[in-house]
Amino acid sequence: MKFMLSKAPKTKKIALVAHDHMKPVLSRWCKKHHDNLKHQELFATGTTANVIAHETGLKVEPLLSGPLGGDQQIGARIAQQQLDVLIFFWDPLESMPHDPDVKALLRIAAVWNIPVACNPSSADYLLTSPMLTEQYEYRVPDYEAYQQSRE
Ligand SMILES: O=C(CO)COP(=O)(O)O
Repeated sequence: MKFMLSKAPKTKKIALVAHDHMKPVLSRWCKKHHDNLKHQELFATGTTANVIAHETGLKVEPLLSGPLGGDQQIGARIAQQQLDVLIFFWDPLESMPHDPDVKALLRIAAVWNIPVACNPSSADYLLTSPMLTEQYEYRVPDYEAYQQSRE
């Protein structure tokens, strides 16, 4: 696989996702970082978006609910380089009927090399990084070279 450099803008597009038992945790985390998050563009799976918007007043664009395809929508946006950061508080103590979608989302975030935080501590580190508010250059798969190599 060949790679190339891509640039994440100064204002980041951040996806927020939480499984049901983790929604209160994500909501608390969003309140803690409200002043920072209000300057970013926020997206979330359906129920997570409703909870965050209602409990924090932050503007969040809702996608579909996770089990109905929301994780896949977020994955598609990551693959199209339309999202810069993934905050995904998945529940390590519950099994999910849409576990394949959860795995696929984490996999595609790794493929496209975007920062991922899966718990509040790592999300604290990520959101307070100076890189969050700077343009950030990072390595992504070179899709054109990949296509040419398959002709
Ligand atoms: O299930 C989810 C992520 O896998 C989250 O979906 P909701 O935000 O719709 O609950």
